[in-house]
Amino acid sequence: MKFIGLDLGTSSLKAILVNDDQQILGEHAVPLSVTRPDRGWSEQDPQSWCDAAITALSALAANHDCSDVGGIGLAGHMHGATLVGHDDKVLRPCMLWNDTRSHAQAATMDGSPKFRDITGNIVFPGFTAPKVDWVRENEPEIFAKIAKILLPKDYLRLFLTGEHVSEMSDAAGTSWLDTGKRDWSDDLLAACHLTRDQMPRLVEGSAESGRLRADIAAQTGLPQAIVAGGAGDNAAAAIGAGVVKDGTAFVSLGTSGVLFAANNGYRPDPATAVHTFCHAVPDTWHQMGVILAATDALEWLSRLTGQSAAQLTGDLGQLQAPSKTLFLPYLGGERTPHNDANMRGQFLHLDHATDAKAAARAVLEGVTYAFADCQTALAATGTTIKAALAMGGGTKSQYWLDLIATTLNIQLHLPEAGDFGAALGAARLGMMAATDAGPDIATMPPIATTIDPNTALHAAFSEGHARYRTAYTALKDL
Ligand SMILES: Nc1ncnc2c1ncn2[C@@H]1O[C@H](COP(=O)(O)OP(=O)(O)O)[C@@H](O)[C@H]1O
Ligand SMILES: O=C(CO)[C@@H](O)[C@H](O)COP(=O)(O)O
Repeated sequence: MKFIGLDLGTSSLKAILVNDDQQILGEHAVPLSVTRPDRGWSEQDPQSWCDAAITALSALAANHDCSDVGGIGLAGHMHGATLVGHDDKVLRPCMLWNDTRSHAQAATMDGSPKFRDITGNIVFPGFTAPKVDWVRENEPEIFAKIAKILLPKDYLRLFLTGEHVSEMSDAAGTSWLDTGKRDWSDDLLAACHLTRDQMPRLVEGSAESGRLRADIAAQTGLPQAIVAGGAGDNAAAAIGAGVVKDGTAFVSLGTSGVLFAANNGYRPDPATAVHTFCHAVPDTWHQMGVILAATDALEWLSRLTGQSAAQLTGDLGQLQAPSKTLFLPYLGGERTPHNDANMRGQFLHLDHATDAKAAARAVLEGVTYAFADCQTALAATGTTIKAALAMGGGTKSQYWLDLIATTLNIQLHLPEAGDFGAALGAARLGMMAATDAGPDIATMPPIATTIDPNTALHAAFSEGHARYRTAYTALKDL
């Protein structure tokens, strides 16, 4: 039997085909774009996810024997509010995870202790509940028509299977889940003028959620395979990386930056701004520090300079001592550790010699200091990270990997298979749903390289991190 993993990333949708030995037989990626109609807004057209999924699935079926595909797993960027009416039609563009327009609504909800008590998390502006509350206040005619609220990959599931289903890991990022009990909280839904009927049915990520619709199967050339619950992209990446057991960790260099640790128990500590969510397999949870702009900060510089991320980060050579130029990557505010939707990005200490290359180095350093902040926040909850797998598009930069290993003083392991994290995790969940395989198939992938911290430079980067923190404190009120 074969399996497909579909990962709806912010910058692209990726699909992979694996066999039952978990070897990757094929892959196809389709780029996606984000629109920013106003300051702090970030939206995508859900139709573009469906079109991309059809393109990617059809390409896999055209180039490989997919007649024995038995399971499909879905992963996707988290927290997005996809609102559909009674006819399952989308009511407005999806407001994404890095859309911070609902900071006032988030602050009001977070002021009521029950949200942190029940969900184990701060109500961040990018989470689903405050965004829907923004719609209630600003677009009441749309709010009145909401029949179901779906997370991005769950809207894709509706398109592929006809089912309204979500799963625990993504549902934990809505601010409506009782994260310890793994069920919707009627109390929190009522506080948001919503009911359980407007929520999708919940399954575990490794359980069946439906089957590929006959018309989609015919259109793409696939069988009517079982579709697993799947996971939010970070929990899926963890399944792909074998980060399930307590103490294992990964760092993700995608549009967002994530420092993720698996836990065998539910250990909420919202005051640290660490996220505590359900993992994608039963009876497991995880914690993560999330920074809103990781490669997104590089993409911003890329648009400004006309040089691609690869050009900006290429030929930086050996790791050098921290630059004097300091970059604060808060282009759209920040989650961990500040929960600050109003802060914006900063460049400090520019001089005549600051060229695009120097700016790129400062961007990589600034995002790395943001990861160091996440490490400190996780440590405050009692979670110490000594080593982590590294994933996401940013891992193509050796300089960045050296910088992160050195600043955080941890070993980074780079998987052999390349950048398949969340898609591989989704495929593994597809395998668990369609066969009798259990969570133990989520092993660590073979490691291509291990990056050790440069101990001679660690102290200098710790000082750089302290300077970065001082800059935030000094500038936030300006
Ligand atoms: N050589 C490189 N150095 C640093 N970043 C890179 C390089 N190549 C690609 N990237 C970044 O990787 C990003 C894509 O990463 P990915 O993990 O797929 O993101 P997402 O899951 O958020 O869509 C691109 O937006 C780009 O900025
Ligand atoms: O908001 C979060 C996690 O809480 C983000 O990690 C999103 O899930 C987007 O992921 P990428 O597109 O950067 O992978």
